[in-house]
Amino acid sequence: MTHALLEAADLHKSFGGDGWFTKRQPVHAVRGVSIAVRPSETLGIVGESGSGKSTLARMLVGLETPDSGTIRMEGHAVAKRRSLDFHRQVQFVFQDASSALNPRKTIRRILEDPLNHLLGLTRSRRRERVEELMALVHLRPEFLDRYPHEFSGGQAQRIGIARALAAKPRLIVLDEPVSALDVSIQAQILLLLKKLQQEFGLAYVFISHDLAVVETLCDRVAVMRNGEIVEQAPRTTLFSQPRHPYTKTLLASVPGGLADTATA
Ligand SMILES: Nc1ncnc2c1ncn2[C@@H]1O[C@H](COP(=O)(O)OP(=O)(O)OP(=O)(O)O)[C@@H](O)[C@H]1O
Repeated sequence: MTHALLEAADLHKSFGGDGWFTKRQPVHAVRGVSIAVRPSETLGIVGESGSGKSTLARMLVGLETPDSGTIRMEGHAVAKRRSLDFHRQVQFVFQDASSALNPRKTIRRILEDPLNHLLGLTRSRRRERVEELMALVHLRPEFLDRYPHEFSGGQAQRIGIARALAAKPRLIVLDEPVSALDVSIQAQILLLLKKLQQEFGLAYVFISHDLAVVETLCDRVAVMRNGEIVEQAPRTTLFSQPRHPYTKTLLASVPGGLADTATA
């Protein structure tokens, strides 16, 4: 039997509700979510702000601990405290690349860090790898000795992607990776992600509130609302024959219809 690369079953996560003086109600950010990502595919998670997408993404990579539910990697249960091997295989790309990069480190050090921690390569091989990574995301090697604040949003996101690629992962979870960028830059980053996926057989979990972006990149799409997945289907099915009323509302609310941004 072939297992999914990463599989989550019945994940729950609440926040708050533990105020000492105030009787705060807990926020049920994620309620009984199950998803599976296969090797080399892109699973889109779409939904409005506050629907629980980021919380789900953060649980998948181990930045947040589920209250209950299980996560499996190739059929093996993943421990609460993720192993180094898990972190090598599953990487995360943040929405706000500029603030996700350590401002006190040069790009070279930012890209070398995952190599130091995970692979134990020789110094010369690390140098080579860092230059390879810059080439993969189409940035000039001269940029390696600069600091994050010297880059535009799009360039910073390329560096975030390079950092995620450093340790040769199999899956990258991307949390709204293009939402902070201008549309033309978005298209370039989406094309880059597609190219990298083809080259390395990467799987992606792609979180977005933007249906046009999801349609461009994803093979399957899960629609989240109020912490739950209300519908999950192959992209073409979801966009041509949405079943859930909420999916229909989301599709109807896209201004000007769905443009294929990556081919624009
Ligand atoms: N660390 C936290 N502490 C308290 N509440 C949180 C925390 N993280 C998320 N929440 C709450 O959980 C719910 C889901 O948030 P989440 O960020 O996962 O949604 P989202 O769909 O990613 O939204 P957005 O696109 O705005 O980030 C929201 O009500 C949010 O306020």
